[in-house]
Amino acid sequence: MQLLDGKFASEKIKQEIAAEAADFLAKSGRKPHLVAILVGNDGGSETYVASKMKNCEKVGFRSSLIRYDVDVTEAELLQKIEEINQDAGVDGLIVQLPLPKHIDPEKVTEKIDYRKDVDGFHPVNLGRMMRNLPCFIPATPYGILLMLQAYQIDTAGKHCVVVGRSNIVGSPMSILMARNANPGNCTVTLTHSRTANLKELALQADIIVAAIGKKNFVTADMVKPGAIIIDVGINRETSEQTKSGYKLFGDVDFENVAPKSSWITPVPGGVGLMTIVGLLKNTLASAKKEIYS
Ligand SMILES: NC(=O)C1=CN([C@@H]2O[C@H](COP(=O)(O)OP(=O)(O)OC[C@H]3O[C@@H](n4cnc5c(N)ncnc54)[C@H](OP(=O)(O)O)[C@@H]3O)[C@@H](O)[C@H]2O)C=CC1
Ligand SMILES: Nc1nc(=O)c2c([nH]1)NC[C@@H]1CN(c3ccc(C(=O)N[C@@H](CCC(=O)O)C(=O)O)cc3)C=[N+]21
Repeated sequence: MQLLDGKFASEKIKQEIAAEAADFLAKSGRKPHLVAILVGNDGGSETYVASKMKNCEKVGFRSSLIRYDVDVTEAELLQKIEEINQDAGVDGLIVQLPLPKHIDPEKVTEKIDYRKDVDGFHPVNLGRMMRNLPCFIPATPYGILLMLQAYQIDTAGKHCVVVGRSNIVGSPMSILMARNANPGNCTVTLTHSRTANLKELALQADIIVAAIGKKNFVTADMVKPGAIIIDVGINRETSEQTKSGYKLFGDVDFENVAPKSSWITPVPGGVGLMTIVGLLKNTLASAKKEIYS
């Protein structure tokens, strides 16, 4: 078993991003600028957004956080998005999910100018991704690709089983792994809660991407010896042993699966850190107008 170390891979890529951001500043007189909108004060969202902002500063980006109370109206939020769309000083805009029930996430996602959609959730970006055209790739799947690249893992011809079909992780991941690209060129099976024979399919996988949101969902009896395990899950449990008051668990029974695997991502310290790198890379590409001019 070898660890796919998100700390190592993300720090290395962030150094490259910082150098490019400095170059961008020297040439344009400004820093790449990411704006995040956070509605309410969900514990997890607070942590992730804070980490995104902190990492922006680290690599020499400007970051702005716009906060709303949980009872903000949909109209007010859409109006703010429109304002940011028009602001030439903003390169990337993300609205942290999940949103309160009275706000339609589809409306919000489609309102964001696709040229600033560094989360890669807008239909234009998803459509372009399907067609293997330049686009913003959703940050978590992008981070996973960057992790595979950092460790020079050859995915061509492998059978990749993705567990979970969410719009932000499982579905885009399945498309990316099947694309004619590197990493990619996999034969992909996308599974979900209605999949009849999940264990049998998982046992055939050379690569498993677990994005379910259930602690210990992927157990050792579901894993072929030598498989590559990508654990996306972030399951938070309160804990008295940690300073933060909580402990994170992935979707994989790490202790028992790790010895059977060839490569495995830890939680924390794996995909989560790479997600932030994916977001930073998209923001830099937006500032440099590498995808849309
Ligand atoms: N590390 C990171 O950067 C990120 C981590 N996450 C974490 O990843 C996990 C997944 O998040 P997200 O993708 O948003 O997931 P969602 O909660 O939106 O979706 C979960 C998926 O898992 C499937 N599922 C649920 N139960 C089962 C089951 N018993 N068997 C098979 N499939 C099942 C669901 O199937 P169905 O569609 O049929 O309901 C659904 O497709 C969460 O823990 C989340 O916190 C998320 C984003 C980023
Ligand atoms: N519009 C939007 N874009 C997102 O990208 C988005 C979102 N909404 N909603 C929620 C998910 C979740 N997500 C994570 C980001 C970083 C870590 C991360 O940094 N994790 C660290 C530890 C974090 C901690 O200690 O709590 C790690 O795994 O090592 C995790 C999860 C982005 N998401």
